[in-house]
Amino acid sequence: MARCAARATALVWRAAPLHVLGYLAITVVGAAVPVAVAWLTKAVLDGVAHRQTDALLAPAIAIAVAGTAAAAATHAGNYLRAEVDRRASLDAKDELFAAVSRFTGLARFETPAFLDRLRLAQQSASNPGRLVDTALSAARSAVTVAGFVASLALVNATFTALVLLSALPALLIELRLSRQRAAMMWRIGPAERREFFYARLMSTVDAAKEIRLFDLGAFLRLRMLAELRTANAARRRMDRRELLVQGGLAGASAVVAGAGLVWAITAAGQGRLSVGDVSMFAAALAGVQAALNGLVASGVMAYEHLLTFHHHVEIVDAAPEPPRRPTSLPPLRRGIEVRDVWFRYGPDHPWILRGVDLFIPYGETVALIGRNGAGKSTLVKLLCRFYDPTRGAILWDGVDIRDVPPETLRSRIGAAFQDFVSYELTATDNIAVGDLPAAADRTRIEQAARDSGVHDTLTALPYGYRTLLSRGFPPEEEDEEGPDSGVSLSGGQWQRLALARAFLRRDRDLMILDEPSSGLDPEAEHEVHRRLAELRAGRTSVVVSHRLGAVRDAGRIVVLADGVVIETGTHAGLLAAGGTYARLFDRQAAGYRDDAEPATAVTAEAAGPSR
Ligand SMILES: Nc1ncnc2c1ncn2[C@@H]1O[C@H](COP(=O)(O)OP(=O)(O)OP(=O)(O)O)[C@@H](O)[C@H]1O
Repeated sequence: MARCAARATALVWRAAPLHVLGYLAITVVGAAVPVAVAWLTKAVLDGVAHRQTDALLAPAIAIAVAGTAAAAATHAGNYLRAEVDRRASLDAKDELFAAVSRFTGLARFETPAFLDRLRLAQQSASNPGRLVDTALSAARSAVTVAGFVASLALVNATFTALVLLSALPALLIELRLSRQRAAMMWRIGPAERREFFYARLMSTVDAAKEIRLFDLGAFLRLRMLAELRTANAARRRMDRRELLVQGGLAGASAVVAGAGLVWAITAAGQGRLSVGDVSMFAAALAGVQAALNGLVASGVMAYEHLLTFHHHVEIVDAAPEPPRRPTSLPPLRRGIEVRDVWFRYGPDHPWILRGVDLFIPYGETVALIGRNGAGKSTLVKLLCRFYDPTRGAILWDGVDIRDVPPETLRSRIGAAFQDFVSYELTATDNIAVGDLPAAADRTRIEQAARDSGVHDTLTALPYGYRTLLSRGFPPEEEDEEGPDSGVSLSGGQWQRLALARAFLRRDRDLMILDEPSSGLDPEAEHEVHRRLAELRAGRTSVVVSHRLGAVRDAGRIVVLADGVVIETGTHAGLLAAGGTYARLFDRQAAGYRDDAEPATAVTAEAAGPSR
């Protein structure tokens, strides 16, 4: 907690030092005003009681000034608090998402506990200024308590001690409640994320077709509400517990206050206290109790914020530091060796690769083929170091890629993935993200678009390359005549755009294309592969494809099945061998022939063992 408090304070201080100082000054003024007003009121009342009319004007004016200052301070304080919150939130989000981007692999994003933590950290990053706010509220209450305690003690010391002592159990009980609340928030994390998932499904265009066609609206809504009810039930239990405990505490402090007032009025009746003393006592008693309650509430809230902020700190600290001097990886010269690689996604997951041995020679195109789930994309992910092999190694010219910083390795790779991202950005940005420095070089972007065959499509868009590729946002161009949202591309056009991203990196040592042409029409597919062969001639590429005609010219074709390489060779060699590749190829070729009968009969067994 101390570490989190220090980190939060440092973050807020860095974000807005002047605003924090201003807020602090206003807080101190705001805290002193009620005490000053109580003393001034006592002076006025005593003056009235003793008919000293000359002495009334000054305290009366002082009360008015103090009231005005307090009112102005409240508004200035609100503004400063909001500004501190905005600035600190900006820095906190920057720190959090910079850390999230530094995680090199994908495994964390597939770990529910990490996703729960990330959600809470995001919540905390939205209002880190609240920590300072609650800490300052606590300080303000402390100043008020100190002022009133001194005043109260002058009238009755025993009673003052009693009031103070009664606040201690309240503090301890409230702290315990906040720990329970934080634990409850952690427990309902998965339910809240699922609720968000259903809500998002129902409100984004991606799922809108299926939801309407399959009439899933009610199904998803009920599931979302069920998750919300689960989370609400946990919150309700917590609220009820707090209601009982806080109700009890409020009752106890009301009894103490009532007893104090009875004593003060009796003492005044017996002439032991003046009218001013009674007023002072009543104000001090109410002030001490209110300020003590405020102190406890702010302390507890700060504690609660710290419990949430601790998720932010955990994530930021777990992210690896960016390398000071990135190690260089020599350009590929001999090739990449996948040596006896075993891989599973987790200790309780099945083996996906069970001893893959494979050599990707420098300057050659290697095609990976195999049935769905054979592990082709998994192998590609290992080549990019999104995961590390569970056993075995991948060697880049003999260097284990685990010994190279992932960003260095990845800077040598170009890739288009099967599940590429359709960014809701302009066409230019959608291509430029493939090699961000290229964003400034329009010629390179256009060349990449020409290479992937999407240039004509993009120039025909309402704003050409500057057109926003999303129907969900207004266009970035200000044109009253133009469309009121961005535009949408077809599946194949998006795929060409993803390929253009990869083509931007056409000079890299290794190009990985996972199903690069699955959505392309036959002519486009032929053209893309021809262009690829031209651009990557003499360079190393790995292509994954189910369209065997598209990879028949690869220098080496590798068939994966059941987690191992079962065949390797050229198209002609593998056809002559009459194995799995020959059967799969025949099956596909038969689909294009009139007789529709494969030259070699394919059985389920021949197509590869089922997983
Ligand atoms: N992130 C993941 N976590 C756990 N299991 C995974 C993950 N990704 C893939 N798998 C599993 O690994 C196996 C291999 O998947 P992979 O995507 O590598 O197959 P593939 O050969 O590329 O298949 P396809 O031809 O269908 O694209 C599948 O059984 C899949 O369920």
